[in-house]
Amino acid sequence: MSSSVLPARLALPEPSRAAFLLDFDGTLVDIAPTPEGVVVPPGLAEALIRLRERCGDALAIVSGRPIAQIDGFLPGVPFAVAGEHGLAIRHEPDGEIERATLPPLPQGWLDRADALIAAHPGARVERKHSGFVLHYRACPEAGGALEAALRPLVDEAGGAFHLQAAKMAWEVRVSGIDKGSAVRALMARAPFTGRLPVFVGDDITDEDGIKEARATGGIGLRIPDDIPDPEVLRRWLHALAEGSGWAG
Ligand SMILES: O=P(O)(O)OC[C@H]1O[C@H](O[C@H]2O[C@H](CO)[C@@H](O)[C@H](O)[C@H]2O)[C@H](O)[C@@H](O)[C@@H]1O
Repeated sequence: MSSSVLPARLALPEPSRAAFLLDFDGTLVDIAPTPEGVVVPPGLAEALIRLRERCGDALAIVSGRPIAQIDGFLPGVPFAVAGEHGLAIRHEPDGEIERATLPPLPQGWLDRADALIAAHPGARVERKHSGFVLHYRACPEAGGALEAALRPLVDEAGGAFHLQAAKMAWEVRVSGIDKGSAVRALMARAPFTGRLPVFVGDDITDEDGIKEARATGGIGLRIPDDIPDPEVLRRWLHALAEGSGWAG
């Protein structure tokens, strides 16, 4: 698929009506061997800033990562950021980070996570405010065993937490808040409100954001179903930032 096919098929709202809500890993940037090994390609930040300007600031990143990490990779780029799948939201640059009230992680779960990665060399734990991720990209054969160990743990917690399949990772997450609720929260405030969301993601966690965007008359796109890969998405975003590829 060429980069020109993608926008031609879409009834993209004009810039004054569009709000871009973009996932980070596997969407804006290519997947890397480790979470900190991600490379932001040259020119991406500048293109996103130009796109944000063209859309009256209505550009947000909606990520599973903590907001601080998005700030590290894309400093000063998005107007708003939702982190940790919507558990933390900053609605404007330099604004306060709003955090949902979260249940404490049950005692012993982090020790269990440490024991699991010790038992599976190459696996690693990524701690988040409200849960953790077990990454097994360096030991793919451990994926099944990690799931088998984690699932009973979250099942015993009575629904407060759930196990999320991610890319070569299992994430223990708080239930009830997701990228769909993040899209709703972002779209309820200026400069997003009154616009149509254009959400782009690549992973299972992005399905909530995609559904929410579509349900509210916007556009939800998933890599690779709708866009082959992050490189094609970046080319499209560059074109939109420069003013080409818009409908009409
Ligand atoms: O919602 P996203 O912005 O797409 O973040 C999803 C998760 O991304 C990171 O993990 C994934 O990307 C890593 C870097 O490419 C990769 O090494 C790992 O295997 C992937 O699972 C991040 O570490 C997680 O916290 C995010 O939830």
